[in-house]
Amino acid sequence: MTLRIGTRGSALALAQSGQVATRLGDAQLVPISSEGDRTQAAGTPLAQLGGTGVFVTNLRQALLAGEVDVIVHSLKDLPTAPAEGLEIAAIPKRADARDAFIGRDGVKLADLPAGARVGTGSPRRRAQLASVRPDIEVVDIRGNIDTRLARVGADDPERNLDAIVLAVAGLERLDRLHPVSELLSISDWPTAPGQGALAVEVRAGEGHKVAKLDHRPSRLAVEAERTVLAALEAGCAAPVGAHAILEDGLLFLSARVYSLDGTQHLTASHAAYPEDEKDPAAVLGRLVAEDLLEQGAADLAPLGASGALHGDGDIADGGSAS
Ligand SMILES: NCc1[nH]cc(CCC(=O)O)c1CC(=O)O
Repeated sequence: MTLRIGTRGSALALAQSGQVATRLGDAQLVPISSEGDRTQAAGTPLAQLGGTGVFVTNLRQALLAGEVDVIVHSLKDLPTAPAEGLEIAAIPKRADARDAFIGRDGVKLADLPAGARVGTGSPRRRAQLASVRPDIEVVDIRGNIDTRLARVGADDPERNLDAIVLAVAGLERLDRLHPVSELLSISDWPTAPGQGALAVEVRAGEGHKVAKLDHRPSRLAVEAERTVLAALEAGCAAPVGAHAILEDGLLFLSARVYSLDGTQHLTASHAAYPEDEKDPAAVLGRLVAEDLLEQGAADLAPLGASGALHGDGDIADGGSAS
């Protein structure tokens, strides 16, 4: 039977759900409007859907209502709490988890002049920029990826920025890697938990429909990263970077918490053999989070305070149907 994949109309959403449709084979994309309130249509109270942004909520309601069979998210934009009646049944092989630096005329972060203006809407990226270049100005920006790229070297002096920071994965999916001047290394610049990964969500009990897309090493890694956020009781917009990798059978996880002004940070790293534990990713994630809390992470950063925001605090998709 043809699987119906609900998708938003933005370029990034279409690229992501299109990729999943191709891999599933017999699947068809169904556009879901991001306007208005679908609560009545689906008969599901908003609160039950876990306080997600309106975009995720609309997609989840269409899924619960049986209008579609599958929805696809950027994992890093999803809150760690699961949605009632639904399950994340597959995490496909993750794309590049790094951030990219896009500088005017190819300029790199270290070579920006003092006072240069760099755009991001993410508290994590803001803190990271400030920590390595306290002499630059960080400008809060919103909008989809193309809107942001257009601001680098823009003619209008109000809009003009010297650089922006975006996820490599989103640029790759939209075929926009050409303006990138620098890939920021994960060890110096850990990115949002789950960055680069997609989450394929279905109604509870229907996981078999998409199970073939699941990539266990990616799933273990992002589960470990997301457990750090959950155990810190931090929202997706908290100034927290985390990265895990399964290599030679060993699951390695490192996470860093920044002060908002970027002047301080704490790092914790641990590793475990997944075979040794029942729920290895969660065990490792909690170990790293406890280490960070013991070092004083809760005093360093407003962990819970940013919990109302989603998507790395930085909705690059802009919510537009562009
Ligand atoms: N914050 C918004 C967002 N959500 C997902 C992506 C694309 C990359 C990904 O899937 O992690 C982006 C763009 C960005 O952060 O540059």
